[in-house]
Amino acid sequence: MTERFKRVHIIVLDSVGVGEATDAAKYNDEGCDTLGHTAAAMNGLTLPNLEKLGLANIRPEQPIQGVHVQKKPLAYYTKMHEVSAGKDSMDGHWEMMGLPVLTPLHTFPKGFPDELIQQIEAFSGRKVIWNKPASGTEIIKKFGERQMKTGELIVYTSGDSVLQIAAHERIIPLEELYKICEYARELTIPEPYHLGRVIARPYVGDNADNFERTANRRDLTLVPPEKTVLNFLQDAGIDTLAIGKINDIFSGKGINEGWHTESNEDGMERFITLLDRDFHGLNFTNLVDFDAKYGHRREPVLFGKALESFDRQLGQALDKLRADDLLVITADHGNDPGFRGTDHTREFVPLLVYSPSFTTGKALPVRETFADLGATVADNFDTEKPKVGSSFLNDLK
Ligand SMILES: O=P(O)(O)O[C@H]1O[C@H](CO)[C@@H](O)[C@H]1O
Ligand SMILES: [Mn+2]
Ligand SMILES: [Mn+2]
Repeated sequence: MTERFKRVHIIVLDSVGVGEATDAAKYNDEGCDTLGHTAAAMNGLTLPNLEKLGLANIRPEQPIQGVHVQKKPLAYYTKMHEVSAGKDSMDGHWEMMGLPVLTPLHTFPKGFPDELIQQIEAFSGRKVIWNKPASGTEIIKKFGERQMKTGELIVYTSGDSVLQIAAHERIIPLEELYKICEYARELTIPEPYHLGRVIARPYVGDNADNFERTANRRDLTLVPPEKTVLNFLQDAGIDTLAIGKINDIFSGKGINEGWHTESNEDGMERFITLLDRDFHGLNFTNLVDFDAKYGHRREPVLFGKALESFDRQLGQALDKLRADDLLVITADHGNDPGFRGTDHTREFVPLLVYSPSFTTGKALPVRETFADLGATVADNFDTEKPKVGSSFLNDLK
């Protein structure tokens, strides 16, 4: 094998954007800044490990309260712009693996057409309620007690291309919910729907005051229409490991082994465990709590605490890295907890690239597409290259 790094570990801090993208206005997202607003809400973030890698160096002109620019950052650093039409997780992750989503997926701000709802009702034998955009935690507060009595399905959407079904686990058993979601997934692949995702949103609890969503969430994503870098690696016999919702986002395509996780902490524990494994290839990890638990909920202080907790576990991971490891820390979009609404925000994402073999880090040019990351991974393992993206492997000295 001719690869430079034997193991590449990508950690996606889901929704941790680093400031508005150049096309933010098109998304009505001018002024968003996930990291900056989170740091301000915390009166400063304590992120010693991200700091020493060079997190603040990515945007010295926009200080991140509490995180300092390093004279000698350990990592290569920059930010990446998205070329995909949407700002959802699917667009972001597919683009990272060389497959930008250039045709916009459809969103349904007024709810889904009656025809689709009727098909779901006929299949499930359950009535559908709501069928409009909503925050997932608010909608179960509003309709959960009613659902416990009637067994109706709570269908909702958001600014993303998603159809979500919230269901109390005791009233609509998980297996049944998954079947209904799979049916809805089949119906919404073709036009006029062409939906990015159908998501099962189970929850538990006795009443509106203590309803809680569970880790049994399932994301049924469109199957990538073309091969991604994950396929190129797999085709070349190189390991592809996935932690968190990566497996769902790629519908399992190109992934040899995947682990669902319960939380960021759980995801990082799995990540750290895998550092002891002698694999050869890519470990692609997504930490979704930033997004699902704090970004959409517009909870900047909890968002900040989650970053600090990640940073502590990152410290343990850094201690285990070997000279021929490459660690990449990035994100898939923004979700500014200090911004209006409850949707994702169109932002640049961070790119920190570190190996213990580096003597020092440095600035990399700003990336025009997330696909540069996939191109770099393909370059490292000398596999087929994605059509989009330029490798920065040779910039890493
Ligand atoms: O409000 P909740 O249910 O967390 O849903 C959010 O999570 C979905 C997937 O990221 C987004 O489309 C948004 O609707
Ligand atoms: Mn995401
Ligand atoms: Mn989200």
